[in-house]
Amino acid sequence: MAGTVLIVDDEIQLVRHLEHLLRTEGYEPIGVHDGRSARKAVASYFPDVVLIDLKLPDVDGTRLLTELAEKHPSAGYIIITAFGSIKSAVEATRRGAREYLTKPFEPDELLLAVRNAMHDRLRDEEIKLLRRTGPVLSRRPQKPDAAIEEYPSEAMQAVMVQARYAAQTDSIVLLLGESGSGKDFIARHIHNRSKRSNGPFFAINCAAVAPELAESELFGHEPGSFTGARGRKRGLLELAEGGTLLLNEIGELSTPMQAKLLTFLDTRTFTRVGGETQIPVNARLIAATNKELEKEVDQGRFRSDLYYRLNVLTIKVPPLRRRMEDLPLLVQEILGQLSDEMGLQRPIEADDRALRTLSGYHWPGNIRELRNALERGVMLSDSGQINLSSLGAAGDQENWTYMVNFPQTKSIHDITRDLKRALILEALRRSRGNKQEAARSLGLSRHAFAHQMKAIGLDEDR
Ligand SMILES: Nc1ncnc2c1ncn2[C@@H]1O[C@H](COP(=O)(O)OP(=O)(O)OP(=O)(O)O)[C@@H](O)[C@H]1O
Repeated sequence: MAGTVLIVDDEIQLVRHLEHLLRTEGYEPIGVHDGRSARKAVASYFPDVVLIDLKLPDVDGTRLLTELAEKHPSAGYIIITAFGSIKSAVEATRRGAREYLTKPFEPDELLLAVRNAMHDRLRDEEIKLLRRTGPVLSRRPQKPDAAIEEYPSEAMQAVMVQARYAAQTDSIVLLLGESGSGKDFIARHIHNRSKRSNGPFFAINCAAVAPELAESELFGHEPGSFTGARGRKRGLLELAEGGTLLLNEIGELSTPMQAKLLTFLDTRTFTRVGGETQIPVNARLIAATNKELEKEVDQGRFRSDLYYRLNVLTIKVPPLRRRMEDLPLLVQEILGQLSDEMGLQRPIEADDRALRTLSGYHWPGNIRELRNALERGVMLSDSGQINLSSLGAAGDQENWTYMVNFPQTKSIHDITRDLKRALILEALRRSRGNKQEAARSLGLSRHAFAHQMKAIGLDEDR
């Protein structure tokens, strides 16, 4: 469903015409002709977008806008009026309207304004969701070409063939693999290569959401459906319309949620919590888990019928220790990403001894652990190259360990320089290479920042 649009205008013909236009575009329009009905409609329908005529029989349109925007701030407000003037346009935008249309307007003009308002509203909801759920939910951060297609290891070549196939179909995919092995990464790769690549990509970690909130997170809720459910909320499934939803740690889904998910897979429709309307959604599902689902089924913790529905196109992502041939390429790829994030012009590289040492470790935390080690290495590297010392590695290849503390043998001067370097690189990473911003975040002037960069051996133009 594309969203609800409230039209407030006293011209009955125009309202009918707009209702028809919006309905044919898949929106749910509600037309009213005065301020009183507009207040009621907002309280009952929680529209996504509100079109308000400035001249209404019972209230001034700008006043109504202020009132409604206060009560229902998350909607997008668009002013329509035959009495367009710069002054009222400025006033309306000051009071919260995102756009101003002067009658007569073209249907396309209106549809574009509604589409943009709807888009901003969805983005706001996503931001709110991100704030609410923190790391359990992530928006697609990757460039479509971020994943390499060819890895040297046979195990990964097989995965990439399956991923390519999955990208060409719209079927549900089940990703199995240890934590940190790259299931999320593969899911994004499939989405980016699929015909849905322009649609949204959402990921939710089913293990990290409290069971009592999981249903509302996934399916949304209607106002008042449970204590604390104030407005109407779209769930992730609805937000993923036209795109892909990754259900991470699917093995952790509660039994009632498993039943609701199964119904969705069978009917492609769902109801919000507290709602009755069957809402159709065109979202692709990818499920991932580091559990052995078959065992979960045997032990009665996971529904067998859901397991069979999920187990259509199953991709087993190997742990890093079973694909060590890929390590140099992964190191290069990750260092490239980290250098990009910091705005470095020349990517940081790992020297041979560092690579050999990394290859000798068994990586129980898989690529996530490798990435963390490299991130730390980048912060501590002196020379634009990662070496044994910047990795904080100690011991031989068999016995690779992180050294959490700085080595005792370092002088206070070296330790201070390492710390400064780590802080500066971290600030550059956070500011995505913007030196002005990085300087500000460290409480330094741009000039002092440049001086510090030079002092620790970083070229200004890197
Ligand atoms: N092929 C790859 N190239 C570069 N980085 C990768 C690759 N695969 C995974 N990573 C990185 O490794 C980290 C862990 O990957 P990811 O989150 O995909 O693992 P996961 O299997 O989904 O983990 P979990 O089961 O804990 O959710 C991420 O930072 C990801 O960007």
